[in-house]
Amino acid sequence: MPNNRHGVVVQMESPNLIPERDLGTIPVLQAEHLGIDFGGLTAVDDFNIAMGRSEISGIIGPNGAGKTTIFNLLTNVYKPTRGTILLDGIDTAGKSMVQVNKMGIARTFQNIRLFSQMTVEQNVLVGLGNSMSTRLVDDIFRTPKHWKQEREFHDQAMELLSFFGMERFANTKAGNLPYGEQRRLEILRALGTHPKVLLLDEPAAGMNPNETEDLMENILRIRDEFHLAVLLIEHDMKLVMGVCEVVAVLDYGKIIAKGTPEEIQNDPRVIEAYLGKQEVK
Ligand SMILES: Nc1ncnc2c1ncn2[C@@H]1O[C@H](COP(=O)(O)OP(=O)(O)OP(=O)(O)O)[C@@H](O)[C@H]1O
Repeated sequence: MPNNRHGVVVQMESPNLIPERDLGTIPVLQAEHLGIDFGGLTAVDDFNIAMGRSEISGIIGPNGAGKTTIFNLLTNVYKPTRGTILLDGIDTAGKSMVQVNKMGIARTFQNIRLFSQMTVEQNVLVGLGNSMSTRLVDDIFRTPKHWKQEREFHDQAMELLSFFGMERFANTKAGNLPYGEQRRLEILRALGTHPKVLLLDEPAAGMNPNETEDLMENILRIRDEFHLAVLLIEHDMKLVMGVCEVVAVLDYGKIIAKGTPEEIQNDPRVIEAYLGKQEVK
């Protein structure tokens, strides 16, 4: 049985690995035989995943391998040509992006997507708004319930910001934040929707080694404090190998290997297709 620093993982009958602590519960995210064609191009084919609810997994692979397309499929930006996606056991087929978000899947983007003219707090409130139900009548007539809810939203936004020590930026325009803080804000906005699964698309892109080191700690902290699963796409191998329990390697839309970081680093197919002589220690 393979071991890594986060504990023991076990090999299931299926090609998926689920942390031992999550066995006995249904996977929080499961995709089976997922695929999509764009005209004649098969961008993703036969993608399978079964994530435990406190698992951190990674997808790596060369540019154009289909990694972001998988995120677009998992969040219903794209309708799959083939296959199924179950979120906590429920099929997401036919749901809108907002419905899938409410069901428990949230993401960040490769290129940061914030409302740059809005304040930091307002950006977080957008995420919170997705997860809460307010009554239109209360909002229109500014009833006492409306003001109570506003206060609750504000408190929750500030609490979320405190996770990254960002309260002091609450009234700053998001577009004026330093780059690293913008990346953090995007994560907070996603967390505000109370996801069960957080998808991070190249979270370390543009970060220096110190920021990446912080990010690694934060990903573990997010998993532990928000009790969720994290699936990330990343080219920074130090980060991937440092935080992921399971790594899937994608090439030309297909998984060519899946395993623990140790297994992946030593897999000749992966070395040939992607890792080459990259420094990963
Ligand atoms: N909407 C679309 N229409 C047509 N082709 C698309 C579309 N979206 C993605 N593709 C194609 O699917 C393939 C996979 O792209 P994708 O962006 O998922 O790769 P990636 O692995 O995320 O790459 P990178 O590491 O550079 O971000 C590419 O050939 C891309 O051109």
